Amino acid sequence: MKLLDLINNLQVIKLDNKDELSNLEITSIEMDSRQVSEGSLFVCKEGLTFDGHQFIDDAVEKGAKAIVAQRPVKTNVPVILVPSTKQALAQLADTFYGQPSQQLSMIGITGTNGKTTLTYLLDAIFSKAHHKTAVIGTIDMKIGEKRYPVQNTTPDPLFLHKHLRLMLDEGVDTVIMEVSSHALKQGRVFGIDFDTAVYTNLSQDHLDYHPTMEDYAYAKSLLFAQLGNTYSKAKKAAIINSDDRYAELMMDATAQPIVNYSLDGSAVINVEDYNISPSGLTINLNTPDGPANITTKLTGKFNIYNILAAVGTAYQHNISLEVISEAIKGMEGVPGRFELVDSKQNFSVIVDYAHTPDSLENVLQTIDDLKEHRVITIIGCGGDRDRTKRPLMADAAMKYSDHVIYTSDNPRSEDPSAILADMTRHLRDDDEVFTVIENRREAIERAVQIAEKDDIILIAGKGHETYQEVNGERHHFDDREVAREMVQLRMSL
Ligand SMILES: CC(=O)N[C@H]1[C@@H](OP(=O)(O)OP(=O)(O)OC[C@H]2O[C@@H](n3ccc(=O)[nH]c3=O)[C@H](O)[C@@H]2O)O[C@H](CO)[C@@H](O)[C@@H]1O[C@H](C)C(=O)N[C@@H](C)C(=O)N[C@H](CCC(=O)O)C(=O)O
Ligand SMILES: Nc1ncnc2c1ncn2[C@@H]1O[C@H](COP(=O)(O)OP(=O)(O)OP(=O)(O)O)[C@@H](O)[C@H]1O
Ligand SMILES: N[C@H](CCC[C@H](N)C(=O)O)C(=O)O
Ligand SMILES: [Mg+2]
Repeated sequence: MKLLDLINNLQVIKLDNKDELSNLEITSIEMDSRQVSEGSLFVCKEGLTFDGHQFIDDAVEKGAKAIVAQRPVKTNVPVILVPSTKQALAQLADTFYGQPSQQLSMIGITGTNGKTTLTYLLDAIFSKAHHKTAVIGTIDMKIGEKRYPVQNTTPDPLFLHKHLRLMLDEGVDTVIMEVSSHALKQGRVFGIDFDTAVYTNLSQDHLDYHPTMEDYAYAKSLLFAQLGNTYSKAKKAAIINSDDRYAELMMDATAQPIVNYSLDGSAVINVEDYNISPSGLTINLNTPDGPANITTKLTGKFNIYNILAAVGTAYQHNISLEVISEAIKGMEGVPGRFELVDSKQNFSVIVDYAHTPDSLENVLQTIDDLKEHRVITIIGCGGDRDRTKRPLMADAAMKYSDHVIYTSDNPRSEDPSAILADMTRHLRDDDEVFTVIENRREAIERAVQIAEKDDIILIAGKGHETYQEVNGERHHFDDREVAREMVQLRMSL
């Protein structure tokens, strides 16, 4: 694309050597000098670890033909000086890839917990309604039936707009994506024309990144503010959990129609009654399209909220209650979310992704309602993440478990024993209710060794993850594999 066409709508402060630019052809936009190739436009992004401006020489050496910067820089290629490269990056990406989000039905989901689960529910429903879907989230990116790895739950603008264009070209009509608070604060979803924004809940997480819960909540509210003020023909809406304490903040942030959902009161989508069992849920709910009876293999009261959010979103997209019910009924579980490891042993092993105080409380409350004997919980906390949640997670585990084994999750650059100390230093262990085993594999082995008939072992925090991240390296580790190996070993003895 001609550079002058690409930057036509960009607000620039200064444009050096404009005449040299007239015939410049841009082959790609990059924000990482290591990805630059001949003909790239390099955008200097100020990050949390590095400042992109320091890599201009590297970028030019690799073939960058022009630079977008937000402060004056010296280099021998044209420099486009803008007030904010964070905003310019998204606008340039949107232009370069032909504004794909405006030709797609875009559904964005935000909240502390439930986003990934909800993407699976919505993917099942929209696929059943004969939409060609794409999903972007924590586990991976799915385009039609193909799956691709992603580095972030919500990727950067270049990755997003590039892949939205690819999805459009592959006939996708509906994109379902998780939108993290990091992404909202960093402007990763700028330029994406969302049709529907969904709010699950807010509880403590990421306070290593957000200075306060208010900052965290404000970041989430940006998704609703970014739905825009115009009542376009595209019929936008905000799907909001009325029972959550931050619901009002999200509702106040948007000009768009609100489809709220609730277990406890009047809402557009509300519940008559429900039943929770080990094998799943049945929910009788009301919608403007009439009543519906929903059954699902998902279990736990928290999943009722995920179902209501899915029903509200599908209703907003004119999908019939019959298709919604059928799709949810037929949906298998979500990888690493309340996933059973069953090798015909006489006790249960559940692997779950709960890694926040609220999600751990939710999943243990569900287990508490289902249990027939003891509960043994294995839990750790991620390194380079919110340290203040560590004792809270330890307490949640103690509150519902007969025995807890504290272990490592992804230590990352932290000392695993220091993380475990953060979790357990305030605990008293008079009745030997907990042990600390730093090695996760040994922790799972111990739990399987001590399990008695009808016990439930919960292995929490990593869910679908197939790695353990230590000092920047990801070593293969899959809770489900290790649990299965240990159970089969015990059964062979
Ligand atoms: C802390 C954080 O959020 N960092 C994110 C951020 O990186 P950054 O801008 O701080 O990058 P940086 O390393 O400081 O580099 C600054 C700039 O210099 C450039 N650079 C850097 C090095 C070089 O040699 N050359 C070069 O040009 C970089 O490309 C970048 O443009 O922007 C990047 C691009 O969008 C993200 O990939 C990166 O996510 C890191 C990997 C990360 O781990 N983030 C986690 C905390 C995160 O975002 N999690 C959320 C939610 C998780 C959940 O709850 O589900 C997520 O959405 O994944
Ligand atoms: N609606 C909910 N409310 C509270 N906890 C939930 C809810 N849905 C799922 N959980 C719990 O939170 C864990 C994570 O669920 P899920 O992966 O769907 O959330 P997420 O928002 O995508 O999380 P992340 O932001 O880490 O990607 C689940 O394993 C379960 O324990
Ligand atoms: N097992 C992971 C879960 C959190 C992953 C994601 N939510 C993030 O914060 O990057 C950890 O605690 O390290
Ligand atoms: Mg997720």
